[in-house]
Amino acid sequence: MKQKLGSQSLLHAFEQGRQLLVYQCHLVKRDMMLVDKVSIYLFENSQTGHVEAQMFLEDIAQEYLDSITNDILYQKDYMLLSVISLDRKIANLRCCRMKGLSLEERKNYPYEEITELFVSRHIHPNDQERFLSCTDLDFLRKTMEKQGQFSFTVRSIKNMTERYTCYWLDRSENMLLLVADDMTQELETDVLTGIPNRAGFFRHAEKILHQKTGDSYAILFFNIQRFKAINDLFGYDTGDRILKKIVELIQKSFLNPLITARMEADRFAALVNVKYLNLEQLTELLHYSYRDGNTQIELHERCGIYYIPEQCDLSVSDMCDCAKLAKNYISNQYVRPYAVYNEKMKLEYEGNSRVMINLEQAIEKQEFCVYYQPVYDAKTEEIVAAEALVRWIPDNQKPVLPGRFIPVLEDSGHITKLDAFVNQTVQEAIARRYREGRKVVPVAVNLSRMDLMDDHFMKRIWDNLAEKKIPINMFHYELTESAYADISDNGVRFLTNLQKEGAKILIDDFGSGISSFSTVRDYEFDIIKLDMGFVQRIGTSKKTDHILMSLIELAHRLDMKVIAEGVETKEQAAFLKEHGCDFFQGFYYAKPMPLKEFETLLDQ
Ligand SMILES: Nc1nc2c(ncn2[C@@H]2O[C@H](COP(=O)(O)OP(=O)(O)OP(=O)(O)O)[C@@H](O)[C@H]2O)c(=O)[nH]1
Repeated sequence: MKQKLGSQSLLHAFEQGRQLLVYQCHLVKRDMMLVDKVSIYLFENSQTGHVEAQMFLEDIAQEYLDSITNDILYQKDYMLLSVISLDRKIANLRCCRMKGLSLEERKNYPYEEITELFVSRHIHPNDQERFLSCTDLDFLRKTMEKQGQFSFTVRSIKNMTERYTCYWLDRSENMLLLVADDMTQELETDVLTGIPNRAGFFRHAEKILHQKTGDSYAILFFNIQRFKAINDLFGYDTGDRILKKIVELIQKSFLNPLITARMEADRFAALVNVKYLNLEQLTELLHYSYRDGNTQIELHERCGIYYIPEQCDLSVSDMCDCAKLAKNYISNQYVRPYAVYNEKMKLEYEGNSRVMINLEQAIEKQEFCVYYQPVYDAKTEEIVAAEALVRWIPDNQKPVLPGRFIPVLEDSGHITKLDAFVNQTVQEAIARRYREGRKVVPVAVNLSRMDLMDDHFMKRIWDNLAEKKIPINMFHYELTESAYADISDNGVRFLTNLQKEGAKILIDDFGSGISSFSTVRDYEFDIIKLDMGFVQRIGTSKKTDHILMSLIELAHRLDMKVIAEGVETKEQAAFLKEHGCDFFQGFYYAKPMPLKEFETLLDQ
């Protein structure tokens, strides 16, 4: 500074034609930092012919601090800085870098006017009401008095998430500082892996697909198998490291993903250019031996693929759902750990969803009905029992096979409602015939594992029994061995009490599972139903025939009767009869039929 004010340099400047020199000078006086603006006017004294200088000092400390503060705030990428006077209801804009809002900085605006302007030009229609209520001055005053600081987030018309935060600037003057920053990046990033999360994926992918480059793209949806078990066995930290490793593997792979995102927990999505999608290499990518110290963990992933058609109206979110749906169709993850989405999957899924959503309605509208398949005595060939089988015939549509909707209802836990309906329908039918003095036979109702976890359901069955509207021996209940897999004490007690009262318990599909023998060892049954797989192989090999004979003998030794299911031919019936099977059920004798037909048969 001294140098600049020296006579030599001033003369030099004058000779260069400059008449006004302006400098900024920092001074410290009595611990006060002063910033002065130094203005020097240079002119020639007409009387003496000397070059003279006049110096003016102006204190610009406030202005200087303002600009520095602004610089710092700008660096933090604030989009808006405004000083608000709650009492005067004005907003003074210090900075506003929001698209579509050309507002003057350092200008006072009537508060309500400016919030209205924001709402109409900048805030997403869905969030406008929230913006107005959060910026209402009375609300702000109350909230700030209570909390001292207040933040809220809203979306802009460009779908960016913005956070608005109020601080006290001067509490005694009721002045607030309002700042807004763009939270989009933060909210669209997965904290653990640093890659986009679901929201980030959707936005970035929409943007890429919108560009219409002429290339073909696909969305891949990945899921690590048994990740819960990995967490349980090796701990969450290891789990976290595995998640990061999987991201790295996908990102650095032959797939060259345009975006990789963590959708939730152990599920990832990637948008890839189809030219890089090699299914053989994909199979390799989906298996990885992860080393953590001395431990080696075999990681298996499944992957659903959705090839995006050229003309596609689906949102990226829907496309991800398609890829995810395809993933659920992988039948053997070790041989082919990926599946490509097709329309059939969608139709099936919609069918399944329809059952779940419309279950109650469907029961009410009598779309579900109970069919009866008679069971015949092997010796007398008379109908001695039946099995209740549910059928679903949606409004004006083809019947849906039980295999399509029962597993869905089992998975979702809704099967209990359907079982309750079947049970009640059967009881009513038997009770009616019983009252009318007509022949009645026991009709077995299927129970699923979910039923044995539902105290309310079990109580209903128990109450039915106690009402004694039909003889106790008419109550037959069928269970598969899987129902016993994680049966509760309550469930076991319920079945034992049913048996004590005189109801019969049947084990279904006997011999088809891996724990049939331990199930009959550990629990009591009255009747076993031989799996139709055995019956249909009768005569095809000695081995099967011997197994069948042994199963019948075993059942008798354990005081159980045997029903052979799936009897379709005369030869099968003859073989079973010869080897002591007690009862037959199958197409050879009768198919499942509506109640009316079944009653006609019974009445004959
Ligand atoms: N380590 C770790 N685990 C997480 C995180 N987020 C979710 N999880 C766990 O991820 C697991 C996901 O469970 P599931 O969806 O049942 O997955 P899974 O065990 O792989 O089941 P399948 O896919 O059917 O084989 C749960 O145990 C979550 O607690 C995370 O950030 N870190």
